[in-house]
Amino acid sequence: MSAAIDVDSVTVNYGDVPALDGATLRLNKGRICGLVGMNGSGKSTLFKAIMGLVKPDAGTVTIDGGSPAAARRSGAISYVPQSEDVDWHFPLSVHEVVMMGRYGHMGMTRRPHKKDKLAVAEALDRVELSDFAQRQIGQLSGGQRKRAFVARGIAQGATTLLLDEPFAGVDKRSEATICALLKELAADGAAILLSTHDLHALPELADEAVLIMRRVLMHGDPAVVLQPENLALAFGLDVMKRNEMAL
Ligand SMILES: Nc1ncnc2c1ncn2[C@@H]1O[C@H](COP(=O)(O)OP(=O)(O)OP(=O)(O)O)[C@@H](O)[C@H]1O
Repeated sequence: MSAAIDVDSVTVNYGDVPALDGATLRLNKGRICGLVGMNGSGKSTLFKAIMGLVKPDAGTVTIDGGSPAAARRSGAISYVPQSEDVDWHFPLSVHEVVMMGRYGHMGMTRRPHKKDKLAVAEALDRVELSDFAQRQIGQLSGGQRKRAFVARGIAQGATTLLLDEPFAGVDKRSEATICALLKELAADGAAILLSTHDLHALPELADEAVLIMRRVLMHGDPAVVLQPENLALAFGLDVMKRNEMAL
């Protein structure tokens, strides 16, 4: 069976800045995997390579055995970007953002049919944003914005979900809502890859954890991967000591 995500020896350079250097990662359906690494370690670049938004200088990415572009076209993959990467002033309502997940199902006219409206309503309900459907997307709180993008992926019917720091600037209640939802989606067979700096939340949420520093240093059980001596590999000694005290 093809892995949901198969990243094989991927190298990405931005000019002369190396962002990924031979990164390799496989993730199967039904699994939640947490991506952990310091600022600039290549996490966002890995997401963009998996989405096919940056082209690797070397190596390959396959989604369900096909290309990222094919997965985007079929709606099989969805991406919740870092908040900084979104123009929150864009004049779109929450409903319209979630409806964007249905575009692949609508054909050229992009006219929503009953089933598209139903899918959007159901997705908004699942992320508890039904009451905010008509609000401009920028007028949501940080946690609500993340949930709106998760709803877009749900409406789309995505089976691979990428989330870049879904818990950044999010309160505990929104975090709990998002975690519960991700677990439900994984139980339904979705493969979920998320990056986070919240190492405390990860063992409870994720089935697997990955340490990244331009390449994958370690991949496995979060209880093992997040051991202080392993974090030291990815973050350096000082951070390891801080985490040792906090964990
Ligand atoms: N568009 C770009 N042009 C040039 N360099 C870039 C670009 N995007 C990222 N980089 C560089 O590539 C490296 C990896 O960046 P990336 O954003 O993937 O890291 P990250 O792990 O997501 O970081 P953070 O935790 O801060 O979000 C960094 O050195 C970064 O400065």
